[in-house]
Amino acid sequence: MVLIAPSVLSADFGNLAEAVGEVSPAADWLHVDVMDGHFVPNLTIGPPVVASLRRHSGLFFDCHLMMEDPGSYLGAFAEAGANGCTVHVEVGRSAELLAEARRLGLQAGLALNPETPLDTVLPYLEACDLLLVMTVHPGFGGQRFMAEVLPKLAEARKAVDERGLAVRIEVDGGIDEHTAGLVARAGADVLVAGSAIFGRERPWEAAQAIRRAAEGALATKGAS
Ligand SMILES: O=C(CO)[C@@H](O)[C@H](O)COP(=O)(O)O
Ligand SMILES: [Fe+2]
Repeated sequence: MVLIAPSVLSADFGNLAEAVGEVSPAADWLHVDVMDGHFVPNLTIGPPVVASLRRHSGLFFDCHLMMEDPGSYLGAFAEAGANGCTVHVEVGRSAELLAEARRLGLQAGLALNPETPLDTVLPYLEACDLLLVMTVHPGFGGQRFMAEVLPKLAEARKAVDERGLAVRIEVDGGIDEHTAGLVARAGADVLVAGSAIFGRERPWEAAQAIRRAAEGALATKGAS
């Protein structure tokens, strides 16, 4: 089953609760992009906004921490109502950070950038609930999907299945109704989309179109 996770990065920050409410019937998770201005050259939101949104939404909050020092904030995100927190393998201390996330009752995610080899995350697969394979360079919404990441995504799926793990594989960046089928076929089961949902006139329908494209591609894969 494919999960759709609209990314609030492309939503109207001045009208966040309403934007989230509008897309909710078509969303499985809500993806919350946290950027610290150091790990990526952009600044977004932190625990206070997550806490505010929590009062308006019962969705699973999937927080993507693009931060150099996520360890100092995991507790604050848990307290604010996050359900899952994903840290980047590039910042190091992955074992410690994943264990701390789980200790706080969070689903623990590990992300890797497009140029980061899969080998860097393989030692931590058992310690993860989610592996986030970035399909753009992190920092901004609305970028072009990097198809060159597809072989790494397929390798990640193989590694998870070979070890018999229940780790979800999430993709993030440039996902729309055209690329959804490609990533679903390569093994992704959580699809994040920002601009292709909140940038559209009817976000709810856009999310459904992405879901249909992914499920359609999987059905054809099964038949072939
Ligand atoms: O983490 C990020 C960007 O760093 C994402 O979650 C973006 O929000 C995806 O935006 P689109 O590529 O779907 O517009
Ligand atoms: Fe993200």
